[in-house]
Amino acid sequence: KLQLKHGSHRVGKRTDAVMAKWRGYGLGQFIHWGLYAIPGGEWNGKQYNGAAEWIRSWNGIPKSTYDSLIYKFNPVNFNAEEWAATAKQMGAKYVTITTKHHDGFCLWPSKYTNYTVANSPWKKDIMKPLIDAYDKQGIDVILYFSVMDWNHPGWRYDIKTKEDSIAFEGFKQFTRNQLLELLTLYPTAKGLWFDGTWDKSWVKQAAFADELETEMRKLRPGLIIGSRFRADENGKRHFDSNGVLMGDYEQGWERKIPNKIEDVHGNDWDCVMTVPENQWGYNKAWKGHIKTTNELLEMTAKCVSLGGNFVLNFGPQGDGAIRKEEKQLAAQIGDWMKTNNEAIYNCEYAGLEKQDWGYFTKKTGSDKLYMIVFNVPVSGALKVKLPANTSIGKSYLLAQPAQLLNTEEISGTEYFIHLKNTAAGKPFVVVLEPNAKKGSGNTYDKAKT
Ligand SMILES: COc1ccc([C@H]2[C@H](O)[C@H](O)[C@H](C)N2C)cc1
Repeated sequence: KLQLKHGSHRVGKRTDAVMAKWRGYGLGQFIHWGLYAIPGGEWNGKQYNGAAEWIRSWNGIPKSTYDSLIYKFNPVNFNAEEWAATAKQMGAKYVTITTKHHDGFCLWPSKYTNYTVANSPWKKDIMKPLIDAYDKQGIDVILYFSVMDWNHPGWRYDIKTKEDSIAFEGFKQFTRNQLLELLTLYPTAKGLWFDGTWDKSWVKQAAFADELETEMRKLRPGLIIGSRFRADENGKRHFDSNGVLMGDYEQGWERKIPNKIEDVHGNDWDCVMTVPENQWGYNKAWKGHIKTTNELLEMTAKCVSLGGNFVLNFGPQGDGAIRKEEKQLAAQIGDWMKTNNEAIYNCEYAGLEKQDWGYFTKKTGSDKLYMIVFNVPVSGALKVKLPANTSIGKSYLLAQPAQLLNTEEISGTEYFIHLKNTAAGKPFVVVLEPNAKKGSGNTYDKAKT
């Protein structure tokens, strides 16, 4: 093990109540909103092929022209309560909201830059009404913050000259000021979701970032910060030079989901996901593969079955309204969650062998198991492999608890649960209440091979 001064300061999961609540969220909402929502992936009738929130980096637009979008920011249809109600309807337990994306435009009236809502036609703070509206719905708020800031004169991609170094010192103070400002202005925020921290300039600031993280945690005890904020003194990111996770949870699952429990290395984690293939900010063209409700429900189930949370991204329009396709998804996901959220909220990895029909989750603090079924076998028989000395107490559809399902022991640890109806047409949940077996061995001794 290497002696590290600025590596991870904790091995293993956090054990406090704030993180335990985060661990049980199951489903979250991401909001990407800012000036990029005004062009919406298009400029002078030409479509930008990249992610809409990166349109400033396109050589199809002069940077100063993009930056002048601040004078067009007047979201007359912005309604914080509607956004929070959409998240509530979907069944999200937390929301991550962009306070400042890479373009540097601040959705709060920061006193450390003029490039904020205060100097737009809208004039008013966007963050406060949003945080209040989500708090009122009982949805915890995490603040997204991009360290990389294309608007700030002190930003550098690397520190090569004395001038770079002087400029970046000013940028570091600006970044610290803005983060302390956000934590002070919005004390109910539960965490910070960092982005834009991969460039050498920031990676070289291991000591500064480590001290800043400590300062933020002192200012806001319980604050949740992911693995993407800071690098260790060897430039190692997400995992330090000893392979220990930085921060409180793994943030690397961006538009990808782990396949097996070994992939998560015993850490907390969440997956952030776009509805189109790769659009976070609003893109007028709702093009390419748009994930269906069933796909998104399966991603949610898969994340929870592997001990993580699934965070679905919404990209509100430049006028502040949420596009109808996203509202529809929220309503359809919410419909399913209304009946089945017991298998998602406060659930964890069940430790059972994955079966083809779908995903196991286990209620935290209980032995109750949930089987989230996406692929009904033609036999109608769901195979289950339980730990030794465990049998099935009873099993039933979460939606019809009174109707017990027939279970059949195949061998000491394997069972079939027989469905009465194999034409569900949409994902459903089977509840499995295990029993500790009374010391009996296997019904059929293992074949002597
Ligand atoms: C370098 O490639 C990148 C870098 C950052 C991103 C940003 C997206 O704009 C969005 O904010 C996502 C969460 N983040 C990783 C996407 C691609």
